[in-house]
Amino acid sequence: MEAAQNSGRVLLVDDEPAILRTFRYCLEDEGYQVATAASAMQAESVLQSQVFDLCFLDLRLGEDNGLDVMAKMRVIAPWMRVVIVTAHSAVDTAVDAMQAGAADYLVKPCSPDQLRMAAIKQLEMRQMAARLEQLEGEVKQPQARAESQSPEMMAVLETARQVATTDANILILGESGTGKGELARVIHGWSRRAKKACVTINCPSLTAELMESELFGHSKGAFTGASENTLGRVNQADGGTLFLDEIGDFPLTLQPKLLRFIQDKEYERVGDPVTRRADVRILAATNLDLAEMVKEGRFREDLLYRLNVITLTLPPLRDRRDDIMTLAERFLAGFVKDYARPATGFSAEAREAMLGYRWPGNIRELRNVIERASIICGEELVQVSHLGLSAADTSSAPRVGAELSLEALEKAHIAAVLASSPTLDHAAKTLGIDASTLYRKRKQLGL
Ligand SMILES: Nc1ncnc2c1ncn2[C@@H]1O[C@H](COP(=O)(O)OP(=O)(O)OP(=O)(O)O)[C@@H](O)[C@H]1O
Repeated sequence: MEAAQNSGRVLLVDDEPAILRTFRYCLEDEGYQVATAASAMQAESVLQSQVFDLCFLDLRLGEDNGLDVMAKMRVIAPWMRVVIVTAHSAVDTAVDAMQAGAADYLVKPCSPDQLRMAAIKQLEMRQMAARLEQLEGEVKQPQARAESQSPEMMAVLETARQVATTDANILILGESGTGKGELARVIHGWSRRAKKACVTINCPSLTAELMESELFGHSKGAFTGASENTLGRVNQADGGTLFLDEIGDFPLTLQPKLLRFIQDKEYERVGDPVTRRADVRILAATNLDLAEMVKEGRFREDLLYRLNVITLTLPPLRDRRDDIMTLAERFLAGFVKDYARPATGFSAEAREAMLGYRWPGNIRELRNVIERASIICGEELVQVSHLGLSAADTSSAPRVGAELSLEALEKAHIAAVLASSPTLDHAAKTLGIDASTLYRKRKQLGL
């Protein structure tokens, strides 16, 4: 609560200098950052260049109509809470203002305590709204996990833990579905920024124009459909982390602006020349070869160097055999609960099949396979048939270079050639051995 109160940015708008002074002292005493404006024009200009959480607005501002001023404020800074300050004789106007979106009103003359209480209440509401937004994001993305028994993955996690506490930008590489997004959230959770937002932008989903406005915000009228000012994701991530997923798809034309933001922490909203600052740690992920893209002129080299201060490469699931069953069991437990299904484990054959499978879609595929199996399995143990693994990627078709013995590879190859050959002689010819050697090998390998 203490920190919440002290982190508020408050704007005071009043044409009476004495009021501005008293209010200012009172709120600064509480630790708030306070700015003042003596006219509608000044208020507008200060709002264009700074972000505020709360405004105390006097409705009688000389020539200007306070309600018009407030309507403008709602467009320039829709997130800001506005408390109307009014004389006793004009309470009716304050009620109109409340109907037009003001959060509360204070009747002049008001005591320092009344002012303080109003500020505390409104800033709490503003904090709650921001927190809600953050939680909504987290609910959509349940808590990130980072455990592993696989040596290669353990080494990655060890490095991740060490660099998490620094502010270094990190580039996370790995095949699709290996958990790059998951690792980014884990790193944020381990960092000193954990209490602030971790904001994700999915790069391929946006055109250059939309990406710029999504990232940096825009001012009203900057383009068709820009009906009010927006803060942008960079502002939302201020003090926290910005995760740029699939950075390889970040629009080339916008890369200089991202580079400048990373270097100088400065940016401008679309349609607004005011330079703003945000303290954001950048994490990025891709399954593309960015160095190759640089060579082809599709990605800026200077941006790549800024992003990959640290590079973490996630191993594919097929190289994390020790984790397959742990993950599968965790997913199964979650899904059977969600769908109220009976399965509690896997048959021996199902385990063997999962351990032998190549998992081309990695953890994402494993999760999907288990979700489906948990639904269709009507018994206690999930069977191979419930998994529906693609035959081309199962261990009955071992790969050259996979972790397996020469004998196992030889056996699989001979078995496959035998199965596709019309005669034994034909099979022997294909294998480049004579028929008697093939006969001997079949016995020896138990084929
Ligand atoms: N350690 C883990 N524990 C549980 N679930 C995980 C773990 N790692 C990844 N997942 C799940 O696997 C799926 C894919 O993960 P994620 O989206 O992080 O992968 P990715 O490498 O970023 O994929 P892409 O490259 O396609 O964006 C998600 O549903 C995620 O929740």
